[in-house]
Amino acid sequence: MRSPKDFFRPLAVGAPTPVREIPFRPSRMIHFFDPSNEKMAAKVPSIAAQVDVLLGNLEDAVQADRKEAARDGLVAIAKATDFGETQLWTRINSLDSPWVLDDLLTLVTEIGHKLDVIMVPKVEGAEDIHYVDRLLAQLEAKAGLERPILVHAILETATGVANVEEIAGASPRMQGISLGPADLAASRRMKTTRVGGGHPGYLVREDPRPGDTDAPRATHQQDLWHYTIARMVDACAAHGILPYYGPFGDIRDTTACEDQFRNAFLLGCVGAWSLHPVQIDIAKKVFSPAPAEVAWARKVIAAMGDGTGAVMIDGKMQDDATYKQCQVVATLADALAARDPELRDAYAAAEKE
Ligand SMILES: CC(=O)SCCNC(=O)CCNC(=O)[C@H](O)C(C)(C)COP(=O)(O)OP(=O)(O)OC[C@H]1O[C@@H](n2cnc3c(N)ncnc32)[C@H](O)[C@@H]1OP(=O)(O)O
Ligand SMILES: CC(=O)C(=O)O
Ligand SMILES: [Mg+2]
Repeated sequence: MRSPKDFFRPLAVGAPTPVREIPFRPSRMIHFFDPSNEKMAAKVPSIAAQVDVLLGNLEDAVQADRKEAARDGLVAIAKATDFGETQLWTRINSLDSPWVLDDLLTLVTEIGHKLDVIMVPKVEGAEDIHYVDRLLAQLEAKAGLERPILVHAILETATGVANVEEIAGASPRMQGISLGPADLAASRRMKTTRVGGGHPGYLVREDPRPGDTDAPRATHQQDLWHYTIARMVDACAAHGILPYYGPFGDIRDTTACEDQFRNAFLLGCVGAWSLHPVQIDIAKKVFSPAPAEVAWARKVIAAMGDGTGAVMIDGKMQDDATYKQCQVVATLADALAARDPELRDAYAAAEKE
């Protein structure tokens, strides 16, 4: 193992210096598109203006015989498009695939200056990140890049979940982690065929009523993903990187999608994936704190002065800890308002009420 003193040293001669902190950039939705799909590719310029992150997907959901077309398509789109403040990410093929080496070689040398983050699927441990880390440093040096490309891991194998803390801290490049509920379900041999969301069979049932054991008993669906998301959030927070919910596959069930996204938001995630245009506004709504919450947070911060002591506001106790909770909400709101004028106006209006 390298000395901790070397953690922030470039891994190749001429590679850019690693970042010391992961900058917070709004990433409420990571919008997936297949660069080999002409219809989707044609929508990129208009979708780029609506999303925080646009991701050219090269891995699963791209047919094996379209892998090269997807890679070439992404290069062409990146070269031809001005993304403004919208981040450009890619999901490369898995590290055990025949395509990943060419993905990295081509993308970093051709469009590395435009790529913000590379998403690595099926990460199982720190060694996977170390492999990508060194390779990226070599390629960045070759391409003469001035800023390092960050790395995002998908948590989608049982081994990956077991090693999530070491994955989160494996490199200064680690930007964040997303939950991959489909591959993870398969890896764990969970008996669900859904991409995220609940399952009617995963429930708790109320106790029998005394004296009327035949009376119907209410059941409540439980969250299959609570444990993993919470664990991922802790690992990310402990290492100063960002956690994300991944995909919700039932595109037509916009209500359940919103619920799944909101559970993740409340647990600490900063965003989720949008697989279809209909999911973009759901993510925008859910991962932007509600104006009333923001107004409340600002009220508490203003009333708390230096943030110490205990006061009562509207019947609720506030102290040093609630001050920090409110700062989380207010800081996020500031960052989002700086990108989203509509949100900025909604926050300003709520504060005046
Ligand atoms: C488990 C995982 O790994 S999840 C991540 C991998 N999966 C993905 O990336 C899936 C990405 N999304 C998709 O492939 C598609 O949205 C599908 C297959 C789910 C549905 O596609 P369609 O059946 O074409 O949906 P639909 O007919 O509602 O599409 C409406 C329009 O939106 C376009 N569209 C659909 N999804 C997207 C997208 N992600 N980005 C841009 N445009 C899109 C369609 O091309 C279509 O365009 P048109 O009006 O010009 O014909
Ligand atoms: C997100 C992803 O890749 C999965 O759920 O498998
Ligand atoms: Mg997957």
